[in-house]
Amino acid sequence: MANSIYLDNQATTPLDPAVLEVMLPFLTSKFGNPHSASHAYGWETEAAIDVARAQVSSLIKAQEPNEIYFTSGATEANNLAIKGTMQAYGRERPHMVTVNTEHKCVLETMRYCESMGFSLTVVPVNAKGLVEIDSLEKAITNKTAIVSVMAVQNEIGTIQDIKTIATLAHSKGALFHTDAAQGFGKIPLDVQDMTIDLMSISGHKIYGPKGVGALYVKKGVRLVSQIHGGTQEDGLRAGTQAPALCAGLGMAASLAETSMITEHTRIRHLQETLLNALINLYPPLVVNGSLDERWVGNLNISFPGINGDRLIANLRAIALSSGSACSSGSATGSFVLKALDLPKELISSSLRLGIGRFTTEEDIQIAIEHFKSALEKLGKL
Ligand SMILES: Cc1ncc(COP(=O)(O)O)c(C=O)c1O
Repeated sequence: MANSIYLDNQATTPLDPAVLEVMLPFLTSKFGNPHSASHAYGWETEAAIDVARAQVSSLIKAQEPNEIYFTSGATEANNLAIKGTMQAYGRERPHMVTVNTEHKCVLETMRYCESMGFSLTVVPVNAKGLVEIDSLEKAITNKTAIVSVMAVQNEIGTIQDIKTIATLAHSKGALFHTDAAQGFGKIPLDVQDMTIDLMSISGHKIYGPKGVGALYVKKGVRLVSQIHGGTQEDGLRAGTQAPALCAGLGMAASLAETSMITEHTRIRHLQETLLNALINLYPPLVVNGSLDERWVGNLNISFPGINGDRLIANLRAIALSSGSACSSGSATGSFVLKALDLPKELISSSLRLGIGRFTTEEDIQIAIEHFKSALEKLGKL
């Protein structure tokens, strides 16, 4: 939208022009079904999907590209990982473990499995938004089939200690799954080094298209398919593959791989500039969640003493997310911030600012000016 500064990169990201470029031929002339094995129309789209699988595989350092299964997004990948695991292993191991700040598509999928007769332990996070290893250790038993802990939290940006948690899950014989929708392409996620068994990713959080994602499934892990039909994706996910979307996700992964380190430094600088300026304007400001263990593109902040709705009403020129309602979809406030045990006042005055690849220094300066005039209007400067 014209004249609006986009700081909602956790909700979704704009498509990178280089991603659009690789997608376009598959929306026009290269329209073949990748499963049409008898002619060139099929071969060229099949080849594009192979390239995309290799690009995603390279970013997460999978052992083989065929450990990547394309889905419609991270929601579907999470469903496949959790339901697929419980249907494959749940008879011997009927228990699941997750954390109370997971995305709804993990929590609700686990609750669905619970309604089907499996048992669930939801471990709380501490005040910084991090899960305590001791609490997890107590929760995981020799009946646990899957431990699911997200890599980067979508509202507060906190990064969990995935390698330690995966090792803990394995020590009790459980599989480890991570919802990496917000971490994939932003922080290094090496599935072999971190011993991840299952990892969900999404295209539209990394400047790729919406409607595509993938599940990494470590070789040897058995999953029961959730979409039945043809033999696409090695029989694990039926349905004609979407060459344009897969090619877009592959290119997005490739761009993220080459720019990850420089982008981290650049975005960290923008985050610090914005945070320092906002603290100068309003010293009581509080950062929600650990500032150290955090994806640098995320700032979840509260303005104690200010009515959150009034602040947002005065910040319409910035596309941001309100931690008090929109991001949680609940009128009673974010369940994630509640999980951190924050006082009501901090929850109701919280905002999430998401800095991304296309955020410029100028955008940050303009955003600071908007905050300044909003605080002035509210008589807080
Ligand atoms: C942590 C997390 N998991 C899962 C999802 C769902 O991803 P998708 O939109 O690809 O289904 C999101 C998107 O908001 C997310 O932030």
